[in-house]
Amino acid sequence: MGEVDTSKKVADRYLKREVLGEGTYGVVYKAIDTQTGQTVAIKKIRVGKQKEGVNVTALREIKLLKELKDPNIIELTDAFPHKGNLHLVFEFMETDLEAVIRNHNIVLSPADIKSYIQMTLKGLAFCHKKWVLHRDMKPNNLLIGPNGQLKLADFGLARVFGSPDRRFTHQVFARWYRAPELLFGTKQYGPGVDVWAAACIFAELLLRQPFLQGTSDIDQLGKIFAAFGTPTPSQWPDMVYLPDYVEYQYAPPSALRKKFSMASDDAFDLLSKMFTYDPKARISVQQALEHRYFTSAPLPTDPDKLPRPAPKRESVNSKASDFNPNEAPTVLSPPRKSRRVMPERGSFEGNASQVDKVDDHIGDIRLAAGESTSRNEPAPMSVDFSIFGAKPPNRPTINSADRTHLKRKLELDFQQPE
Ligand SMILES: Nc1ncnc2c1ncn2[C@@H]1O[C@H](COP(=O)(O)OP(=O)(O)OP(=O)(O)O)[C@@H](O)[C@H]1O
Repeated sequence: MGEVDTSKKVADRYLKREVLGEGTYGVVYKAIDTQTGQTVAIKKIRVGKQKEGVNVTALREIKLLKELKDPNIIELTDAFPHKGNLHLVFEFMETDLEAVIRNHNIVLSPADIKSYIQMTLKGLAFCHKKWVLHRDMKPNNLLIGPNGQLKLADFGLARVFGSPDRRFTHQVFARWYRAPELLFGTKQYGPGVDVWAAACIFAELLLRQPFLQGTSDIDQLGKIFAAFGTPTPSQWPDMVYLPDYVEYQYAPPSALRKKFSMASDDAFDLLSKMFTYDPKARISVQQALEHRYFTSAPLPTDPDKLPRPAPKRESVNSKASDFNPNEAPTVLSPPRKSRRVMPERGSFEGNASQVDKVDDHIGDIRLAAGESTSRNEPAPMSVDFSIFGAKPPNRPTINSADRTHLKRKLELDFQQPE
């Protein structure tokens, strides 16, 4: 009884306005917080319809996410269940980095790019210090506020609500930012997955278009290998033990320095270190922030001086509306481990419509151990990240009978005054 009243009271705090868009976890509304007069964004997450019921860990972790407060993280100001859905309330942001990158009326100077990537890394560093991974970094998850401040959105949601369902259209784009260890099915991922994604975003800021546009997970790896060269066992010793590992035909690294000719030597050096294959050897976010790129001229632009587009049009989810069903991913699935994939030279040059090149014959492929690799090969680093949260998320579920209890618990948790 009291439970229902409380729920209504909490929900009545917010006056819903228009739909801003729909993402992986549900619909996002613009709303007014009647207590503060502030505009907020409310993400309505469909927990009621999930077959397995509400995730117990989710509710606990949502509470933890509320504690994540940093200038480069979107603040989760409130969370409450309402009509079988979980509502997450966030500070409202005007635009996002994808809109900045795609707007070709906007010129991004090297100092602007440095500022945007530095804010991205600062937000990541804060969360990694708290042992929270993002796992779904992409430019449209990097929101931009009225004073130019970039803030990471959706932090921890992948862990709380499980891996996004890639059948949804908008997930087609998320693949482009996935680290090779995730594409090979690792269960033991760490903060390196966010570093790889940040590197893809860094590359995209430089190129003004997505760097590695795979049309399927296999094609994504093909694009990565075509760009950086197929990894040798000496570059990434654990690769062959990954669950979905398949042997790819050896491809030498492409002329990446030429592709990134607009980047300074420092920018290119940092980018290369963030794109290290072996997650254990990949530069950490903290180390990236300490890279000389950030202290060498030009210094990062002040956020309030950064070029950015006009606030977003309302009720438009550009990703979903841009989606072309003809470009839906085609996954070719020959038997695991008995397939070999041939990275296509030049296919990483931004052509998303290439189909996979899969060859079922194992034969003349050699990944020569110790074979000398590229001049662009990043210098291996000796830090062992395996101590850093490398355990897979533990997501026990409950049945619907327990849901009422959890709903009540969540209400109590989030009713505490700030
Ligand atoms: N805090 C916010 N302020 C303003 N708009 C927001 C906010 N959070 C999300 N949005 C907008 O709501 C829409 C849906 O966002 P959401 O994060 O759910 O999905 P997405 O980013 O489009 O895709 P995905 O779920 O795959 O990341 C987007 O247009 C996004 O820009």
